[in-house]
Amino acid sequence: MYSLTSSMTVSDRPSVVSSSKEMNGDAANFSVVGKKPKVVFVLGGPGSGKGTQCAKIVENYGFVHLSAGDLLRAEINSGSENGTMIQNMIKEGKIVPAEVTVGLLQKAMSESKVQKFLIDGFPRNEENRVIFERVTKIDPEFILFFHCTEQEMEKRLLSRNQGRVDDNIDTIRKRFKVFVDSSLPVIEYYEIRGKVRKVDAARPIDEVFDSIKPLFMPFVQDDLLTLSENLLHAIDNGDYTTYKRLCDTEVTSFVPEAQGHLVQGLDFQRFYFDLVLETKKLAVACPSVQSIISSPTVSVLSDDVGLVTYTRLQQKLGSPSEGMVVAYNETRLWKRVKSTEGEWEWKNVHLHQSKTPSS
Ligand SMILES: Nc1ncnc2c1ncn2[C@@H]1O[C@H](COP(=O)(O)OP(=O)(O)O)[C@@H](O)[C@H]1O
Ligand SMILES: Nc1ccn([C@@H]2O[C@H](COP(=O)(O)OP(=O)(O)O)[C@@H](O)[C@H]2O)c(=O)n1
Repeated sequence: MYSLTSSMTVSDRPSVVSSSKEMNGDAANFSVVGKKPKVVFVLGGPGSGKGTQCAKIVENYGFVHLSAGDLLRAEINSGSENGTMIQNMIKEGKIVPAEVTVGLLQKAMSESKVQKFLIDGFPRNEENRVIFERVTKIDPEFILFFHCTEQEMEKRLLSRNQGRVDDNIDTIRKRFKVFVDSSLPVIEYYEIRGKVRKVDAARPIDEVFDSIKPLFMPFVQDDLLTLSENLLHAIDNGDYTTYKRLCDTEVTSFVPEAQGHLVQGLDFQRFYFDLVLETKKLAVACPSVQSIISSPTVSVLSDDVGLVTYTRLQQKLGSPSEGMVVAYNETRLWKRVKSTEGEWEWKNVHLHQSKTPSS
């Protein structure tokens, strides 16, 4: 590991500031918090594989899975006053009144730190759609529609073996009819608005998943940009805990102050975080610093690697002259790794930084 030290012109170093953007230190770095909720509705006939694919999307893209059916079944098991009514509706394959389902969805969404939701099995009819829209004012990003033949869906449901009261041939047939009569019109509503992404769900599980991956690339790009912003805020705020969480322990960097040397590991940057702490203890005034990202591009190179390039405009109030801005061109390479808890996390593995010619 390098322990090169140099002048304080480093820009991957912390400075004391009060930043307006609060960061949540508890959330895993995969989970981007504090943003406007993003919703993808997942629709398709019973047994088309919605739940199966949702589990894969959650694992790979950090979404929160809200299955309307699961929430209703949990409501029955909780002994709520609506329990018997819901149980009877499900047994008959009928659609539960929207006030109940939307209420459960809204509660689950408000309790979640992560604001990217896959809402599975919803909206199942026009009433579901209208009430959700009215209550939440959320417009879905798109509708993921799993298309599959009834013959294939029936075969899958009869061998699902989850002990569900509605996975018997009579109720299955009723659910198919409800899907055609009530759910297809909702899909048509969104189709007219260009929101439906139709997937051939009759193929093997992994093939289906491969075909939906490209739909989630914009979310990955958005996450990588937000993580880069979070990293800069951590630096500006002298927040080493967040900085460390977002970086790989073996992160490499080419930064101007290392004078052409490749720096490896966190020790080099740690030095500056410690220095700021010292400065704070000595009650010496630190210049206020704030970085913003300008002209970003995000390239997702594979499932596990992404590249973010941007110009970082660093405002330094009070040092050396009021309102001075320094600009750096930065490239950050992000790699997705599994944590010891088995969760996917993006880590910054390389930084390339140079001062812009005008700085
Ligand atoms: N592409 C697939 N090929 C074969 N079986 C599948 C596929 N997708 C899901 N299954 C199986 O079919 C059953 C129904 O899938 P599930 O995801 O529960 O459907 P849904 O949520 O749409 O009702 C499950 O037992 C699941 O393991
Ligand atoms: N939006 C919803 C979703 C499910 N449900 C009820 O829950 C049942 C099971 O839905 P689900 O989404 O868990 O399962 P599948 O029918 O897709 O296999 C439905 O048949 C409805 O009775 C509902 O009333 N409203």
